[in-house]
Amino acid sequence: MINVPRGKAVVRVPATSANLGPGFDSLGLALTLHDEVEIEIGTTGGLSVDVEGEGAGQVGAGEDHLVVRSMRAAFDLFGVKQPDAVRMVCRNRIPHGRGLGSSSAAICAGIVAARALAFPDFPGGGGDAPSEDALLILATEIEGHPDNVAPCLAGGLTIAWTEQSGVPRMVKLAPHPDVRPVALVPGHRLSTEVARGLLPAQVPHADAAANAARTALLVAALTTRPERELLMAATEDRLHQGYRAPAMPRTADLVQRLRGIGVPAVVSGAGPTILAFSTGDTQDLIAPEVGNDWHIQPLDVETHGAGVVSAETR
Ligand SMILES: Nc1ncnc2c1ncn2[C@@H]1O[C@H](COP(=O)(O)OP(=O)(O)OP(=O)(O)O)[C@@H](O)[C@H]1O
Ligand SMILES: N[C@@H](CCO)C(=O)O
Repeated sequence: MINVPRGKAVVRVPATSANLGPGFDSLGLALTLHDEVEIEIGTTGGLSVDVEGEGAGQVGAGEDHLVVRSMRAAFDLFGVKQPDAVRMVCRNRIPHGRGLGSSSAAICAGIVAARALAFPDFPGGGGDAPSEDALLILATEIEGHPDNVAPCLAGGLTIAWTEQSGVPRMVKLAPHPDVRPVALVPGHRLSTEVARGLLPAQVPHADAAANAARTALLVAALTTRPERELLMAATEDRLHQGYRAPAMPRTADLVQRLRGIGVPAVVSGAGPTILAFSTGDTQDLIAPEVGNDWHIQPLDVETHGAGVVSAETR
C-alpha cells in the first residue's frame, strides 16, 4: 500500500436538485450554490474537522462526518494507506436536509479531494487514478441512489440509471440557456430517509406511464424548448410528490398554488425545498405567491461538477 503524500487539496462541489418532478431517482440538475472543503494531510495530529456555515455545531466532527467517511472510503478503494493526520475545513453554503443535495455534495467533496491528494499528478498524469465512472459508483454506493451524485460530479443536467448488474451510469446534457431555476427554501428540514419511507412498494401502471412521458418531455423541454407550456406539462409527477405530501404539507400547498398560476414548480429532491423554473413571463409571479416564510434563491445551472480549486503536495 502506498502512502498519501503530505499536502493540501481544496475542492468545490455544487448543490443539486434531483427528480425535477417526474424523473424520480434519475434526473438531476447542478446549481450555482457550493460547498468548499479543504483537506490537509500531515504526519501527526489525528483527525480535526472544522465546519463553517450550514451544519456548524450540528454535524459531528469525528469519523462519522460524511466528508471524512467518504474520503476514507475513497482511500480504501484507491488502495492507499489511511493517513495518520487529516485536518479538514468545511465551508458549507448548501442547507442540510432541504432537498438541495447536501449529502451528495459532502460525499463527492470527500471522494474528489481524496483523488486529488492520492494522485497529485491527476489529471495530467495520474497513472492509476480512478476514472469518473469509478467515482460515480463509489458516491452512489454511499448515497444510495445516483440522481444527486451524478450532477454533483459532472455538472449540468444529468440522467442517471442503474444497470441490471447494479452499476450506476449517467449521461450529462447541457440545459438550454433560458432555463432559470429558482429555489424556494423553507426554514425547516425533512430527511431523505423519512421522505423515502413514505413511498409505496408498487404504483399503478397508468401513473408509471404518465411519468415516463413527462420525463421524456422534460428532457426535451430543458434542453431545447424551455417554454412555459411545455415545462408545465413536463413537470407533472405521480410517483413521489403526492405520497410525500403529508410530510411536507406547506411545500405541497405552495407547489399547487404556483402551478395554479402557471409557474412550473416541483419538489426539489426529497423536499421540502421547491424548485421553480422561471421563464421570462413567470419571474414576477413567484415572489407575491410565496410570501415571507421562504427564502427565494434565484440560481443558475452549474455547468461544472465537483472540482479541485487547488492542490499541492510537499
Ligand atoms: N456538508 C456536510 N457535512 C457533513 N454531513 C452532511 C453534510 N451535508 C449533509 N450532511 C448529512 O446529510 C444529512 C442531510 O442529508 P439528506 O439526504 O437527508 O438531505 P439533502 O441531501 O440535503 O437533500 P436531498 O437528498 O433531498 O437533496 C444531514 O443531516 C447531515 O447528516
Ligand atoms: N431521488 C431522491 C432524491 C433525494 O435524495 C428522492 O427523491 O428520494
